[in-house]
Amino acid sequence: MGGSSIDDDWEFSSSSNEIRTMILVGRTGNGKSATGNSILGRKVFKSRASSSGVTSTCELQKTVLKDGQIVNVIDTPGLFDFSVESEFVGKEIAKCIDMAKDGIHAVLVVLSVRTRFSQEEQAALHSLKTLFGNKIVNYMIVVFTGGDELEDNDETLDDYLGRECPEPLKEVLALCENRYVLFDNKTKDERKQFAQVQHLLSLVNKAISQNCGRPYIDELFVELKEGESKMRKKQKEVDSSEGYSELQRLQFKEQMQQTYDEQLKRITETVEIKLKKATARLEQQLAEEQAARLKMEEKATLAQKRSDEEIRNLREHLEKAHEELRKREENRCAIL
Ligand SMILES: Nc1nc2c(ncn2[C@@H]2O[C@H](COP(=O)(O)OP(=O)(O)OP(=O)(O)O)[C@@H](O)[C@H]2O)c(=O)[nH]1
Repeated sequence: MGGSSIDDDWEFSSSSNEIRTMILVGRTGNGKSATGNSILGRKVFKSRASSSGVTSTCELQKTVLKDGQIVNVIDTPGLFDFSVESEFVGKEIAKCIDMAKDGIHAVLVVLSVRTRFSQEEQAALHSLKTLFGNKIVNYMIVVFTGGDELEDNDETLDDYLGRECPEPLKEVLALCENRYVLFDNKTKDERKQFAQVQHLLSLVNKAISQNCGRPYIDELFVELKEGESKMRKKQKEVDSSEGYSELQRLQFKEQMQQTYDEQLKRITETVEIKLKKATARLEQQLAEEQAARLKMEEKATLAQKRSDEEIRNLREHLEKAHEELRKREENRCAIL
C-alpha cells in the first residue's frame, strides 16, 4: 500500500525508467479489481459480485513482469458513483495523487460488455477532465471486461461495438484515439492472460510515446513531489550532521511528517473544491437534460392527444354520414 507515509518505497519507484503506473477507474462492479489482478498476474485486489461495491479505498499494488518491467496498479473505489460523498471521493483522489507521485502512465477506464454505457459513466469521465485537466485524456485507455461472455456468443469486440456503441461511448473511444482492449478476467489460459496484458502494455507505451515519453503529472503532483524532495534533503542534512541529539532528530522527523500531512490536506481540499464544482455542473447538466426530455414527452403527449381527438371527430363524422346515408336509403325504399 502507498498510504501517506513519506517513507514508502520511494527509491523503488524512482530508480527505474521501466515503471508503468496505471490507475483503474470505472463504475463499481465493472471489474476494476479483477482487471488489476489480471495485470499483476495474482489475486491481490478483492474482486467479487456485490451491488454495494467491494473496493472501499484506493490501493496500490506492484509487480515485476517477466521482462523486468515494473508495474504499479492503483485500484480506486467508486469514483464514478455519484451517491458517494464528494469529501470521501476527494480524499481518495488525493490519496491516488500521493501514491502516484512520479506520475500516471495510463488511466484505465474499465467498462463492462455486460452492462450498457451509462449517462453517469459519461458524466464521470467529464469530472476526470475537470479534476486532472484535459490532458488526462491522452493517457486514457478503455478496458472492456467480460471477454469470456463475448466469446461464448461467438462475438468479437468489434462485433459488440458495432451493435452496442451509443454515441457518448463513440466519443470516449475517439477521445482515447481508439486505445481500447478486451479483457477476460475469468480465463485460466496463461497464453491468453499474457497476450491481453501485452496488448494493454503496448497501448500504454503508445500513449507514452505520443506524450513525448512523459507520464501524466498534474500541478498537484508537482507540488507534492517538490515538498517531499525538499524534506528529504533536509532529513539527509540532519542525518549526516553530528550536531543533533537523537531526540532532536526524532522531533525533526515528526515535524517533517506533519508538514507533509498538512500539504496533503491542502491538496485534498483543492480536489474537493474542484470535485464539488464538477458535480454541481454535472447535476445541472443532467437536470437540464431531464427537463428537455420532459418537455419533449409533454409535447409528444399533447400531439398524441390532438391526433386522438382528430381521429375521434373523424369517426363521429363518418358515423353521422353513414347514418345520413342509411336514412336516405330508408326514405328511398319507402317512396318506392
Ligand atoms: N464473466 C466475467 N466476469 C467478470 C470479468 N471481470 C470481472 N468480472 C466479475 O465482475 C464482478 C465485479 O468485479 P470487481 O473486480 O469486483 O469489480 P470492481 O469494479 O472492482 O468493483 P468494486 O470493487 O466494487 O469497485 C465480479 O463478480 C467479477 O468476477 C470478466 O472478464 N468476465
